[in-house]
Amino acid sequence: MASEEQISAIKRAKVLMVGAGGIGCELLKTLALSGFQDIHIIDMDTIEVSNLNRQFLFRQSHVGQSKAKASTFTILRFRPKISITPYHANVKESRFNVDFFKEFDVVLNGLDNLDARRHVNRLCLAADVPLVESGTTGFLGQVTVHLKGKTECYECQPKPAPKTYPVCTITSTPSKFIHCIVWAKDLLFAKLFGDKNQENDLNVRSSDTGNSSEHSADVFEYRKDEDIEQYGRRIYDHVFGHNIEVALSNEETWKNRNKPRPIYSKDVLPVKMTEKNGDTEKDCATGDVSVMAFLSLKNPQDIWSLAENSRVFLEALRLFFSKRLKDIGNLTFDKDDQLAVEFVTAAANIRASSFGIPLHSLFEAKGIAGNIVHAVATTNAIIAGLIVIEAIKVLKKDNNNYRMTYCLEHPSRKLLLMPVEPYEPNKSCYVCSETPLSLEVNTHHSKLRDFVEKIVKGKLGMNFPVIMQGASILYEVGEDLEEDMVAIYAANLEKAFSELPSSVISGTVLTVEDLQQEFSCSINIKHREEFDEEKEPDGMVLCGWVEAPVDKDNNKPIGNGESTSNALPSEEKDVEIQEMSGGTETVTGKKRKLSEVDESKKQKKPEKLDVDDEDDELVISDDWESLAKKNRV
Ligand SMILES: Nc1ncnc2c1ncn2[C@@H]1O[C@H](COP(=O)(O)OP(=O)(O)OP(=O)(O)O)[C@@H](O)[C@H]1O
Ligand SMILES: [Zn+2]
Repeated sequence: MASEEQISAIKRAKVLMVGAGGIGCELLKTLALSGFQDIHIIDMDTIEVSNLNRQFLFRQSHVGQSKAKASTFTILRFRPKISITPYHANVKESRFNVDFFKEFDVVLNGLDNLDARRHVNRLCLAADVPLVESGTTGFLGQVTVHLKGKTECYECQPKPAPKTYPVCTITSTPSKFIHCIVWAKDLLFAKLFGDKNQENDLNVRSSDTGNSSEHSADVFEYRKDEDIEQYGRRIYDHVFGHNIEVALSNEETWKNRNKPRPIYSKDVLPVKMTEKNGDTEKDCATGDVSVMAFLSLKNPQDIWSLAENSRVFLEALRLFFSKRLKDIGNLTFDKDDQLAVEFVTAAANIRASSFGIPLHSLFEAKGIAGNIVHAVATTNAIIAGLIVIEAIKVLKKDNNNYRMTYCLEHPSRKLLLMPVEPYEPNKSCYVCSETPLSLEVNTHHSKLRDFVEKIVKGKLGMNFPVIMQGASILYEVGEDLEEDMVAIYAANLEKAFSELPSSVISGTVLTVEDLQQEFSCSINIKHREEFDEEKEPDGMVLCGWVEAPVDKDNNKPIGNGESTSNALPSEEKDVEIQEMSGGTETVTGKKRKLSEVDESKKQKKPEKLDVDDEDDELVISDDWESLAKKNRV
């Protein structure tokens, strides 16, 4: 039962929820049932059929509608008197600025990606609004309270980087099915259906053939004198036959490895598919285009033969060109795009077959390609409950009782939940302290553009960066810039560090600010001549972001890096950086103060977890005080 004090804190509160997906739906329901009266929701997505199994505020009839609006509508039907304000929008839009965040007593995250989480973290720090962060992955979950200067911020601990693979493993020497998936998804699919201007290592492979660069650039182009099946077979023979032959010619590579087998389409599918199948158009005229439906491959858990994979490959390519021509050039792999999944599964399997790697079903391939850990609705519900418990403590300013709580897959001592005291801010966090970072870079070769794209946007997660050396601005973005400044900044982007108007060399300190996030950090530049292409593909290395001392074995933080339904770091998920809409009209560059850390509150290690599997009786305790004491750090 809630106390009078809790009830009045709840009734007065204005809360912002970011994300109305797996956790968000549960959270909104729990907030409404707990008596919250003023809730704002930001979510940029629309509802998909695949959301319905766990996002219980949505029904079939909501598919295609805004998540923020549909969830509001459902809740208002049973709590008509409360105020819910939905925003069908990206939280990174400029209207959600520091002043917007300042309106709230607490912000509650139910997000699914690192980029948005970092953004909200910075706005909460700048606005000095408490943030309750959450994540789940299958049976695992985590809720954390972030309070400026009192507890660690979301970025105090480095998040595990998405797993990457050396380029040569992907392009030449795959040994696992995941390598084939990455090749099919990030190279072949991107090359055929994505942005033509993007760099792609398939180019490199093609030009290795010794052909003229003109020829290699043309290989993937659809020629006017061929029909779609001929085109598909040409691509097939090039990537699974010819390129493998070229790779085999480099004997050194195969001294200690099994040699791959070139595969040509005529050996696998001697008969032209259109001759065999007649007119295929009528079979897949409208609706969601799918090869499986057309080829009567019903069970996604079946493993297709090489011939079936080859048919799916050619047919998927044909359908992209005949039914989805307008998408070509703009596509990136999406696990919810059936045709894309079919193409990638087939391509990965044909490559796997060539390299003697076991083939996989579409269901498995989709899981690997889309980095799917199947969501568990009850974990989301538990986590949503914990978010509300922490939010209420925040509203009551119950500073000594905040808990970071883990939901465990293997209950420890019959306890499903493990609450621990939150960590204090990491004094070397570049976000909530003023610790400078350092960047090793070849100042003669690396361009400002690489720095902006790979480091400032890619690693530091900034949206509206300003890069300064002392008082001189080297680069900034914004709608209100004078034309001549835009031209100067565009020219600067193409210059190497040492060629910039105020030359950036070893020892230079750059200041990088994001005006929307009101976040700024200093970067010490250190010149380095050489970089290892495989290990340091950016050609620059950002350092100085020291991990705070956490007992890794006993208390492994869940990454929160990916999805509300996928909080653990997992292989090969690309962090999606959402496009911004709107301008920068709100912004002013203001520095935050150094966080004040309560030195008296020293951190200790959490108790070691014993996994007690013998007795599966579970206790979900609501005695938070005693639980917290048991696990107190
Ligand atoms: N930048 C952002 N701005 C607003 N909402 C966001 C942003 N990034 C993610 N979200 C929202 O966070 C929610 C996360 O929910 P969840 O992890 O359950 O993902 P989902 O897309 O619903 O499901 P799944 O990814 O498993 O198919 C989504 O509804 C998504 O739209
Ligand atoms: Zn921090």
